[in-house]
Amino acid sequence: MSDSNHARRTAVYLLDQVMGEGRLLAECYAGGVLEKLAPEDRARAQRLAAETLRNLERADRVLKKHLKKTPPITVLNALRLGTVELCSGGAAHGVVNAMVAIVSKHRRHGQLKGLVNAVLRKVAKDGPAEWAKLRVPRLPNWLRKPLVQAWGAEAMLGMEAAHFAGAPLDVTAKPDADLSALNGETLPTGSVRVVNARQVSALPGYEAGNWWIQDAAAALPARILNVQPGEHVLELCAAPGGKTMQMAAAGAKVTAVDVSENRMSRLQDNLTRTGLQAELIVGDALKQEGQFDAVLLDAPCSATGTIRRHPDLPLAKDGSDFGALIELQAQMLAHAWTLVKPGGRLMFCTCSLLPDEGECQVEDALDMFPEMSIDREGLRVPGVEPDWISEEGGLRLRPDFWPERGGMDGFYMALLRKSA
Ligand SMILES: C[S@@+](CC[C@H](N)C(=O)[O-])C[C@H]1O[C@@H](n2cnc3c(N)ncnc32)[C@H](O)[C@@H]1O
Repeated sequence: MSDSNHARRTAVYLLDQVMGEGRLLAECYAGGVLEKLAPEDRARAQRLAAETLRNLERADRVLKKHLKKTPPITVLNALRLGTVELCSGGAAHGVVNAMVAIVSKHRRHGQLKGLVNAVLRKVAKDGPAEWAKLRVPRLPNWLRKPLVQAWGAEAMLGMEAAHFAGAPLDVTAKPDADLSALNGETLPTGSVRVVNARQVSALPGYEAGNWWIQDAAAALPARILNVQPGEHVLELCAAPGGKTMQMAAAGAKVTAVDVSENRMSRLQDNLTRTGLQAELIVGDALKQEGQFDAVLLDAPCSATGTIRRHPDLPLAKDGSDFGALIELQAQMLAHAWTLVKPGGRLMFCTCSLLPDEGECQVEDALDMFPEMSIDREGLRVPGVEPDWISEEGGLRLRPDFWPERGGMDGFYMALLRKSA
């Protein structure tokens, strides 16, 4: 049976994990946090946690004037969740009582239920009027600073507006599929954007495997690589398989490698649902061997291009693990290059906004490998605008692009050719 307090209590726990333990929501979900919840409470807990994180800066501004000192993290998170609910139209009585009940059951901080009651009553009175006037939340400085340096202050504000707005649902169709029943907008790059999608598995064509979820930006690396029927393609870091499915649907013989068994089983499920085929290898990209017509490397990265869908990321992380990722990307790019046949091509991409994980990696590789060249012309597929092409010849995509259409993920990609 559904229980709205169970969903709220779980949302507070998720906020504690992100803000207190530096864990990502996806890690919490994979750890089974939601397993005991009814399906509707599961969706509600996820939505409440995500909305609170998206609005964290605003909730803290509203709360600041009602708090003399900062309460323990879990009490603060209950106040933040209550504030976001109250300021987004939640019924005052229900929200205040629920948050008081949650805090009163806390082993160590139960006595702070009076504080929660008093503060949230004040928020219920003044918060909603103030809410609309608050600025769009900014990224924390550890990430904001390098992004302003890379793209400028105005672009940063555009990206923050896109993060705040969240992401629509984009899908990629099998070549022969008719998606008209989805009533989506066909984007200039060919993806279909569905607005106000609720339960994905209930949408027309999902069960039949006619399409899969894939952000419009994430669909471009495989489009640009443009694999041909019969070509043997290696995809490194492939799961959960959006790009694998694009290339298999184009008729290529795809070998997909990923180190995560869990994520590979999702790739297998995706292939089964769509009726597509690929050879799957659970293993380390750096240990793969062979020679391929084309290689696609979607390297592990900071994922800073996906903040619209993952508002927890800038709050759980502090950038301290990015150096190791940048090093790993360089190793993977160099190894992937050894697997490309003479005359073949490599698509290098990351869902990052940081030039260190995109432009700089490719500049270094072009310096290191004399037989490597970058193909600017190959980037000119439908919908790609000329000013998205960067100085070294890669494609830089940002969440503030297509503002009138609802944005896109941040991504970087480069098409690298090996001389014959
Ligand atoms: C950006 S995601 C890939 C997304 C995927 N290409 C898609 O389009 O659905 C990066 C992936 O790299 C995988 N990974 C990380 N380290 C790896 C390694 N050493 N070898 C192979 N895969 C690795 C992760 O498990 C993760 O699935």
